Amino acid sequence: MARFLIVEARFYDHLNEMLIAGARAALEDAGHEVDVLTVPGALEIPGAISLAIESQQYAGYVAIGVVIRGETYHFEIVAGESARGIMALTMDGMAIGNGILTTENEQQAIVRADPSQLDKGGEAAKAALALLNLQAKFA
Ligand SMILES: Nc1c(NC[C@H](O)[C@H](O)[C@H](O)CO)[nH]c(=O)[nH]c1=O
Ligand SMILES: CC(=O)[C@@H](O)COP(=O)(O)O
Repeated sequence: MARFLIVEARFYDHLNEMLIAGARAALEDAGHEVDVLTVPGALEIPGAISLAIESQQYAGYVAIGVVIRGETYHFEIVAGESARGIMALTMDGMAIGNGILTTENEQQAIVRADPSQLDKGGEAAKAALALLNLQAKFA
């Protein structure tokens, strides 16, 4: 059993609830414990995970959030930079799954957040589990 941290950017409550449910189910079904930390937006997720890594309390992490395109270039920044920050941490050998949805509209997000549909939260959790297993394989 290991302890995982879900770091969620709480921008759309109903979508995050579904994503977290999927991620939590995947992790708990694998016998692990889960904490949840909430940050303002997706751009804060990589920094929050970096701080949590320093605490050495968690074996792995799942980033959860929803970025839906608006009228400006900000979508590209939020979507791209949150992914880039998470990837940088992953390339440092951290077990992190990226469950930040980046969609054109809410309907696309609903389909992907719903555990009974595309379950991207569960998918991200399983990615973190896979990386944790690789850490053990290559230790
Ligand atoms: N528009 C969305 C944001 N924007 C906020 C940023 O993530 C960040 O919190 C702000 O720029 C302050 O640093 N965040 C999301 O998670 N989803 C969005 O759709
Ligand atoms: C993804 C975003 O940043 C978006 O929610 C903001 O909308 P806008 O580009 O219309 O300010």
